[in-house]
Amino acid sequence: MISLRDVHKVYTLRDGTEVRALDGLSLDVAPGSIHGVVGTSGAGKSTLIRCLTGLEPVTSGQVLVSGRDISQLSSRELREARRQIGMVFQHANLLEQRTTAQNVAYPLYLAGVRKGERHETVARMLELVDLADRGSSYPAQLSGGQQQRVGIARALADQPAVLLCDEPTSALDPETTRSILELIRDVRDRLGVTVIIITHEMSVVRSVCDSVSLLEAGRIVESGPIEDVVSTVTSRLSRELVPVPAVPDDAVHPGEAVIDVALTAHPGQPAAAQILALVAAQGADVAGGIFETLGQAQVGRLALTLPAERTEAALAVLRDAGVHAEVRA
Ligand SMILES: Nc1ncnc2c1ncn2[C@@H]1O[C@H](COP(=O)(O)OP(=O)(O)OP(=O)(O)O)[C@@H](O)[C@H]1O
Repeated sequence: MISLRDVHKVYTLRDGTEVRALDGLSLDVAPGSIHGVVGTSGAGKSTLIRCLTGLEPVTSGQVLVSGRDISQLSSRELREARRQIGMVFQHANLLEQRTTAQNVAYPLYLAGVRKGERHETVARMLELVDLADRGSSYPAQLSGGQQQRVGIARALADQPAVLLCDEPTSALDPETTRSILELIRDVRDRLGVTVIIITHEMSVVRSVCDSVSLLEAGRIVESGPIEDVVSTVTSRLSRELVPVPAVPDDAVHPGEAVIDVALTAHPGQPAAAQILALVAAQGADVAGGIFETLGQAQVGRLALTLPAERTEAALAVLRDAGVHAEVRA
């Protein structure tokens, strides 16, 4: 559905300095999936979005959306191809003087869709985002979360194949964030749209994404389905998605060591219970830990404390059981 192949984007500043915003970026996003892109400030996230929408020409490489290389299109073809891509931003940026319904209708109006069809689509879209009764409200009469719902309805009105969400929940409180992420998942399930979410919040990735990529200095440095990423315990994404539990200094007694245990299992396997039994048999204590289900995987992170002289034996037992275990430095 979306493929970027060896994409480079170089900005040349006035003094001739070159900035490599995208530096050989390759990425595949499966149709109908929700893919998160995370990266620190300056990693190239905004540039990636602009290149995906064709707003910014790439310096080299291919940007394939629904099989068409949008870097090769004429401006008329590009306008047409952009109808395949709906955009959701941090702020909904609704037209304040227009009603909710008129805001959702606007892209359809621009695309020359007939009035009758526009009305039908707007009603369907408002229903989809659970705002069927707010079509005649103005943006100022809506909460931030409702405005974002209108933004999503507007982005989907022209039936795009792809929904690009740029920090869609960064301006929202945790509860509204949850409801917007649920809506994005619901929309994907019902319409089959492919979603890319650019975010700096790992909680967004954890709660809604099927797969994730880490963008750094214009390149994808780690990428994969959530369950694969969290199974690779030493990866950065894994450490950020499922951080090791904090252990206060006073929880570690003199002569004790801390062992970090990471496990991944599939639902139905009694992995967590087995590991806890092994831990108990080693005479170790659990100083902190989490177990949760991410994607198709159950993941666990435990911080154990035990007498330092028993660490080698405990590590051997745990590793024999197929879990990742290492002494905390
Ligand atoms: N129009 C531009 N002209 C010159 N350099 C640019 C331009 N846009 C972005 N850059 C540079 O490209 C690099 C990537 O910027 P980009 O805005 O894509 O990062 P980002 O990951 O979106 O960051 P943030 O999270 O802070 O928005 C940065 O070094 C930035 O300074």
